[in-house]
This record gives sequence, structure tokens and C-alpha cells, in this order.
Amino acid sequence: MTLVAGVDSSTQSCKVVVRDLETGATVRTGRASHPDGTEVDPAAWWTALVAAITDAGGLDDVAAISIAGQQHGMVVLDGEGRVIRPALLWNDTRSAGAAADLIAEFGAADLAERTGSVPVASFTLTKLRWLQQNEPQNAARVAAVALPHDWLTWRLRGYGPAGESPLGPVLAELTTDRSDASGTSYWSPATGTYDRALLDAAFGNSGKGHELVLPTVIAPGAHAGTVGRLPEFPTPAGAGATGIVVGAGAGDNAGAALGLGAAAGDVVVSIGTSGTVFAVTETAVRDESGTVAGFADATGLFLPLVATLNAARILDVVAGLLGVGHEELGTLALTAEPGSGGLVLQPYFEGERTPNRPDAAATLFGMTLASTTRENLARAAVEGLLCGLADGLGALRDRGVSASRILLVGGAAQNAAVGVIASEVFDVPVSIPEPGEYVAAGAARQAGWALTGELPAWSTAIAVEHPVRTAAVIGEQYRAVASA
Ligand SMILES: Nc1ncnc2c1ncn2[C@@H]1O[C@H](COP(=O)(O)OP(=O)(O)O)[C@@H](O)[C@H]1O
Ligand SMILES: O=C(CO)[C@@H](O)[C@H](O)COP(=O)(O)O
Repeated sequence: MTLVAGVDSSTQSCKVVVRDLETGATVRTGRASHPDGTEVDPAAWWTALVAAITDAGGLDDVAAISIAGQQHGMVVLDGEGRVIRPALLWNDTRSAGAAADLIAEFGAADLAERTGSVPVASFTLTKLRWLQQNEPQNAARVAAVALPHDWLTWRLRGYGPAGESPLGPVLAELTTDRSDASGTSYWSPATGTYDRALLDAAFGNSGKGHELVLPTVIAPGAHAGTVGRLPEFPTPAGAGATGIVVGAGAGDNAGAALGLGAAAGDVVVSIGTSGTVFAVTETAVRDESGTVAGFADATGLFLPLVATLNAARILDVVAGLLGVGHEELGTLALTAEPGSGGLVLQPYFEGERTPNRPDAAATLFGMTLASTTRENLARAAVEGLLCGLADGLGALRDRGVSASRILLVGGAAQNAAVGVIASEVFDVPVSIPEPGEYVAAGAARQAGWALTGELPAWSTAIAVEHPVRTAAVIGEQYRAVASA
């Protein structure tokens, strides 16, 4: 049996799946937590990756591996390959002012034309501008900029600072893929090239005396190299002359699309730390309004996507407030009627990205003596979470994406109330795949592709299907508070 491994280095944790290349069956899994916070030392991701791979039984019998990860995070390296400062993550909103400045300088239409997207604080370019303006001493030291999956792939291949890696700080060996490059705001999905002029104008190159190293964008299905001779994962005797093949990797949402085998008519809704709504399309999508990000996917196609900053953690915080676990929260929510008795949660606990309100806070509307019950609050949390994502589906449709079913994934998709209430909020049937780590599965599929030159034909089993059960009151109430 040939085994391939896939990694999801996501916001809250690192997950590894080892699959049978031929059938796609999951053979082993592993997991390790990431630290909290919106800035994180990448060393913590490396520690978690090693722990998660070890938890998944190691790489001794694995032929290929690929790393998908949270998008956009800014990993800045000096000329010696050292991380200059903790990475600023996709959900760090301190660069909202820099995003507004860039839009004022270049114009939303120009940015959408050049990069497929209009940047908000999540995007890497805005974080680089923030660095230049707020930490000029750090900005002056930047020799290379990478994304989380790029940096982890580089480390796994044996590169890194001298003394900490067998192959040393060879910045030219940094690699990425189309999907993650498309979340930087300095790479064009339409042309497949970096926009150096935009990067230089936004971040500046003066005083550094060198051109920034950007990871080489390698083709879908190509491989980045092999696992380096790391003390953590010494190349096993059985790995063959080529060692363990390392695939290109991907942004996590593109990884999920690949893991699910999302096809025309499928719209994926992922409810993890972020909420995302996306689809694979044949042509590039561009949205000057900034609602839809015109990303690339992991197969050579495109991945228009809407993201919210607040998703599974809405349920975490409300469950904590009610003093219950996730299952009980779901039971409470399903005891209340659609519309939660008039209670509406606008769940902008961490500010929000869609709509672009980085400084917002969450608000609970409609509290009366009658409406303020534990059941209604539990349901209002789920309804508020899903209404933001339903707006995302509307924005995708406005850009020509067709939807015949929702594929609901991510940690919170396992909550029974989320599936039921999704069928009341979305106007297409909702399918919930068997529980699994679909980002990591996509990375494993990509690893198989890099190993054999062919994309493995794995299928996805659906566990639950919900027909449409429209409850118009939910969306009507939510839109009323949004426009209030
Ligand atoms: N049954 C459940 N109901 C609601 N939320 C859940 C459930 N299981 C996990 N979660 C939440 O899902 C989130 C983790 O999902 P995941 O997709 O792994 O996130 P990420 O990829 O962003 O790290 C956590 O916030 C966790 O509390
Ligand atoms: O910013 C985005 C997409 O643009 C997020 O989807 C991140 O990629 C983080 O994903 P999770 O860790 O929540 O899965």
C-alpha cells in the first residue's frame, strides 16, 4: 500500500491525515494545537507540525506529503533565514488603515484588475505596509516574505537558519502555489505572475539594497522537493532514492476544495475559525466592491471566495456564556423557533472582514423579557453565524457562480443545529460530508499528484443531506438589523 500524507496547518491547530493513495481511505490521523492570538511565532507551527506528524505515526512508511495552511499570514525572514517578528495572521486587523490607504492610492478597480481582489486587513500586502510604517527597523531587515504553508514547506525540506536546519538559509528555495499566492495581493491569478511594482510601491525596496525574495510559484501537481534529512524525520530506508516527495501545498480553502472534489454547482461553506464560502470556477472572478476575493484554486482553476472573521468561535463564546458544551448548545438552539423569538446576534466579536468593519463589536438585538431565553440565544448565535455566510453566497452568485448544493465542512459543521439551521437559511440543499479533515485530505491528494503525476480519483461520502426548509424570518430579521 502506498501512503500519502496531507497537513492542514490552520488557525487553531495542525491536523495530519495519512491516506491510502489508491483508495483514498484514511489510514491514520494526528493533531496538535496552535497558540491563541492573531500574531504567532512560526516556530510554534513547526513544533505543532512535528507533534501532529508524530501523532499520526510518523513518515517512515509515507511516500509523499503536502502542506496546506491558513492563508495570508505574513512571515518575514532576514537574509539568514531567521523569522524577524511573529507572523501577523489573516484575522489580525491592525493593518485595516494600511488597506484603506492602498485602496486610496491605487483605486479598488486597479487592485482588482491587477490581483483579482481588493485588499482588506487580512491580505499580506496590507501587513507589509503596516510593518513599514510601524516597525521600520524590522521592515529594513526583510529579505524574503512567505506565507505559513510556504515557510513550513521550506522547513520540512530542510531549509532554515544555519544551526537549526541541515540545508541552511537558502531563500531561493522558498516555494508556494497559485492558491496561496493569490491571497497576498501582489500576485495575479489571471496572469500567474507577481506584481513587483505593486509590492515595491506598497512596501518599498529603498534602503534594503536588494530585491525581496518571493517564493517560487510551482505548478499544481508539481513537487517542491523532498523531505530534508531532518533529525525529526530522518529519511527512512524504505523511502527510495528520491526520498519523501513534498508537494506544492495550498491555501486551506483551496485544499478543502481539492479534498472534497468540489465540482460545478458545489459551493463549499467552511465553518472553522473563519467562515468561508467558495466555489471552483473555470474563469477568474474579480470584484471591485471587495466582497468576493478572486483567488486561484489548487488545480489551475479559480476559487472566488467570501470570508468572515467570525465563525465557529461565535458558538464557542455563546456556549461558554450559557455554560454548556457544543452538543447542548445545538440542542438548545433546536428547541427555539426559527427567528429566535426576535433575538438577533450580529456576531462581529473580532471586528469583521465581510462586511469590512474591522473595528466593530458584536451586538445582540431584540432583547425583551419574552425573547431573552437560553434557547433563543443559542439559536440566535447559529442564525447570526449562518446569515453572514448566506450573504456570501449571494455575493458569489452576483459574480456568476452557480449553486446547486452547499457542502458544509469545518469544525462547527459537526454541530447538528448548524446543519438544520443552514437548511433554513440557504436556498439550496445542504450536504454534510462524513466527519473528516478535508483541507488535510486535499493536501494528501495533492501529495499523491506530486508523487505519481496524476490527481488521485478519490470520492467524498456524504453523511447527512438536508433539503431546503426556508424560514424567511431569519434572513429578514438579520437584514433589518444590518441596515439599522
Ligand atoms: N460540534 C461542534 N459544534 C460547534 N463548534 C465546534 C464543534 N466541534 C468543533 N467546533 C469548533 O470548530 C473550531 C475548529 O474548527 P476547525 O475547522 O478545525 O478550525 P480551524 O481550521 O480554523 O483551526 C473550534 O472553534 C471548535 O470549538
Ligand atoms: O483568510 C482566510 C481566507 O481568505 C481564512 O479562511 C484563513 O485561510 C484561515 O482559515 P481557517 O484556519 O479558519 O480554516
